[in-house]
Amino acid sequence: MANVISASKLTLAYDGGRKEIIKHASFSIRKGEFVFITGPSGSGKSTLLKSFYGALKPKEGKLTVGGLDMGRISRGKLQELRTHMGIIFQDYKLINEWTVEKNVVLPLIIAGYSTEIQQTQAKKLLRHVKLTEQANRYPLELSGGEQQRVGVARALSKNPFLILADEPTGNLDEYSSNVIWDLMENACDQLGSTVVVVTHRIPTIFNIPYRHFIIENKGIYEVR
Ligand SMILES: Nc1ncnc2c1ncn2[C@@H]1O[C@H](COP(=O)(O)OP(=O)(O)OP(=O)(O)O)[C@@H](O)[C@H]1O
Repeated sequence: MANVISASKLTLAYDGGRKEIIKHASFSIRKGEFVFITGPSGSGKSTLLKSFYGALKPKEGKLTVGGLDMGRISRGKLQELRTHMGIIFQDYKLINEWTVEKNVVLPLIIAGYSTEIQQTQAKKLLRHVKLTEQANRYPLELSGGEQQRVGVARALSKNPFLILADEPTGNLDEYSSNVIWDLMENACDQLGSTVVVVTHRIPTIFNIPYRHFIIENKGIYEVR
């Protein structure tokens, strides 16, 4: 099956290249796979994810995402690529002045979908994340777990080919965590999205096959 992400001798660094975080890593992630990335604090998990959505360019080596060379990608192509990704952050990054429903369909608004499609999709997703009742409320009126469920619904709203999540259930209660894991499993299993999740802890109950990479001493190793 085709690779969605492919890295060859990838080196990632900060501070003008002086501070190397990942060194000469080679790996690939195929279409439709679910991948967990773990590793000690400060090992470079978020850094690796950043390179996948183009917020950090490779210092050396080659990284391709969706067939595009992330070292050479133009700003326009990167923007276009990101519209086909669902990115989930630990701190939600919701628009607090917008209702829950409008936050969920933000990617559809950007893509110019009709109001009718937006409303149908919002209804379906809010049902999936169990927030139907909260559709017209604002993010700051919700709990952290509810806000993250809005963040996940938004990330899935345009059926992305690639979902990238950085500690999506970090400090959340068990109920919200379970809703989120269910939804991501479903996106992978039913819709065929490729899902890459950075986490400190892989959930104990996980219902679909997955691969597990660990980052250690600047290297990336597959442990499962
Ligand atoms: N913008 C930046 N400039 C310079 N150094 C950075 C920058 N962002 C992160 N770092 C450093 O890069 C290293 C890896 O950070 P990263 O956030 O990727 O780790 P992590 O594995 O996600 O950690 P955690 O589990 O604690 O979230 C750390 O030493 C961090 O201080």
